[in-house]
Amino acid sequence: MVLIPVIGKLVSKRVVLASASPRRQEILTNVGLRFEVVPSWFKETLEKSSFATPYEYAIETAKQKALEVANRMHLKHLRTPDIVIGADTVVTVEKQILEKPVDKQDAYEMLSRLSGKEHSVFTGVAIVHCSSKDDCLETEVTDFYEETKVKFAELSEELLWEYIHSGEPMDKAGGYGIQALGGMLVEYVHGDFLNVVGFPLNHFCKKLAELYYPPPKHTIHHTKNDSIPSVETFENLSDGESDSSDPMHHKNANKLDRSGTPLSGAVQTLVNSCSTETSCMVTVENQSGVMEYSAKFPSKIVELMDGFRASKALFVASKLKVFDLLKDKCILKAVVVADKVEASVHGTERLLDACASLGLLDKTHQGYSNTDLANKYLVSDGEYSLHGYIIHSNDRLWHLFTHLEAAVKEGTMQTHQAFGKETEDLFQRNRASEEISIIGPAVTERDKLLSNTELFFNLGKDSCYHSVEAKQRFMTAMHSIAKLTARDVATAFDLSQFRSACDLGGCTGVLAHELVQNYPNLNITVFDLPEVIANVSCFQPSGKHITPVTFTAGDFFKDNLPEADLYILSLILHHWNDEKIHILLSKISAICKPGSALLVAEMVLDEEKTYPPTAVLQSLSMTEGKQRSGSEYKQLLEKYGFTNVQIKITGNILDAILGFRKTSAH
Ligand SMILES: Cc1cn([C@@H]2O[C@H](COP(=O)(O)OP(=O)(O)OP(=O)(O)O)[C@@H](O)[C@H]2O)c(=O)[nH]c1=O
Repeated sequence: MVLIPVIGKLVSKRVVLASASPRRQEILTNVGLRFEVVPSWFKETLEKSSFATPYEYAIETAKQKALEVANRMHLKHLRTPDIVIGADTVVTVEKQILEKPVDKQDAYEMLSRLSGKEHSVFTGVAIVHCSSKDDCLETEVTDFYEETKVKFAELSEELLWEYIHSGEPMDKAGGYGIQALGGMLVEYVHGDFLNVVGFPLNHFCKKLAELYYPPPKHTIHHTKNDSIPSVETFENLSDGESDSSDPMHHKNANKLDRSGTPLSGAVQTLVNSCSTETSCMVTVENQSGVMEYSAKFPSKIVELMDGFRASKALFVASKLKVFDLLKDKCILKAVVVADKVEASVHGTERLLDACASLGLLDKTHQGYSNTDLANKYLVSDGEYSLHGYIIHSNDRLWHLFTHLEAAVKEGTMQTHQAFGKETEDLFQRNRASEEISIIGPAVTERDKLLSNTELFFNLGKDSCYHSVEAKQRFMTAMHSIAKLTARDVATAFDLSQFRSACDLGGCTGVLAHELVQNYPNLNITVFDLPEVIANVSCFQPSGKHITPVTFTAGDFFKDNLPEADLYILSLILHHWNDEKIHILLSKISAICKPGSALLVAEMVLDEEKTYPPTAVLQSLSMTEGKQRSGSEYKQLLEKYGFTNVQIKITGNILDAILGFRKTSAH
């Protein structure tokens, strides 16, 4: 049951809370909202004096927090959320804005100012609706604020310091937490209590109601201005009327026709009355008297039907290195591209047009050029290039997925059907452990390239990966995904307490290098199969200031693991069956000293296991392992003696899970 219908409206949407505040997370979780948490990196440094009122400052900060996350998720991780929520709470007393204290003395000064007086708590909230058009992020911001008045009792010096030493003030605006010990300091509260805690829930629901249920004119008089609309108020609005209940659809409803003329009100009414799930055809006359066909497609389905064509266009353009040709602002005509990639002019032109329609290329009368997206992610030697993974998707996953029907019927991976003769286990382990310290790049023969981390990519057992070329391709694919995810995994938690770490199956060491960047005192070892370790040199970053990472060869199922305070399993657990996981986690658990920890990086499913799609779709490969939800990862780690398990949904492809080894053996 959803008490407030607007919360139900958000169920099908990808909602992100751009806040690290555990209180905000709790308030929204408690009312059944499903969302991801992606803390904002926006620094709260806006010039306070440039705002006429404290609430304008709080609103602007909330907006900047949310927009930073929306942009980051869109740009960096290729996953645009539907809604990003940002909030900022400030305390104001005697025209001064108080935020979180920087230290105990600061907390003392804040609390002394609040002692015996009434002050205001303002929370600014921004609800950012996002959409992606031609790979550009479009946002629509709705913001509001709430004020609550709080009166403090007179605080004695002793009470004040006792409270400060409790540690509670430090991460809270004004230096107190009304929901905990700080509640004892309060004489009265006028207004929304949750607003003081960090999130004005009631006002938020009203705002959503305004956005999602704009009342039909004849019902306006039923709705009291200051109440959350009840279900009855909107009994005539079914969920099917999604166009009228979705703010972004409202925005799109003010569409232009193909000649750029706004559609007339009557036309818009007709267009809006079509559900997204039914298709209808409307014949109308626009303002210039031209007959227009405004067809309402089940666009989601059409997009899915075309999905395979779009993927293949991207794969082929990448394989032909079209994006490499067009890098560095190069503009070429189709005929020149055709010549350089040794393809037909006719075919190349169609491929380039397809790429332009997909937002990968720009087309002008001068020719074709890369979009920013292509320059960043599709040029093969770019820092964040996905070229390696795209080629792997084309050469490997594409074939596997053509056998999806059989895979579903049989419940098994279709490697044999896709690639022919199945061969012996490719994961032949060379037991000999050797240690190599790698400082600068060096090119070595890239042979026998296999990794503990092949899992993400459904490498499995088959002959295709016996070829040197295929192994190189695979390692490049792994490397490119690691480049994209390492920063968010490395910074998901504060790992500064650890002195040594071991990345089990850490492949080319991208995550290890990222960790050293963030924690210069961390000694980190990458532990992977000898065939991998022998070939990591050419993937190492260059430059004077690169801190060395140690690479150790071995098999994590069979060999002794290097000693460390922190063990890392990135993209490992989801691949293996329960038996293998038992071997691995028992080993790690046994070697972990109390207080040491295990960091897992995986795609964490929501509890219904329908989100994120990348993880859910990947499960269709039918590997022997499985994707898990947050509670399943928590249970798994707890089973092997890890406690205080925390999960961070990063907004990137990989999420992070951290568990600490219990003091006593399990
Ligand atoms: C007055 C009061 C505040 N808070 C917390 O103070 C932080 C405000 O800081 P913020 O900058 O708005 O948020 P943040 O914690 O830095 O998170 P983020 O949204 O990531 O900026 C939020 O946590 C609030 O709950 C309480 O928990 N109880 C109270 O009684």
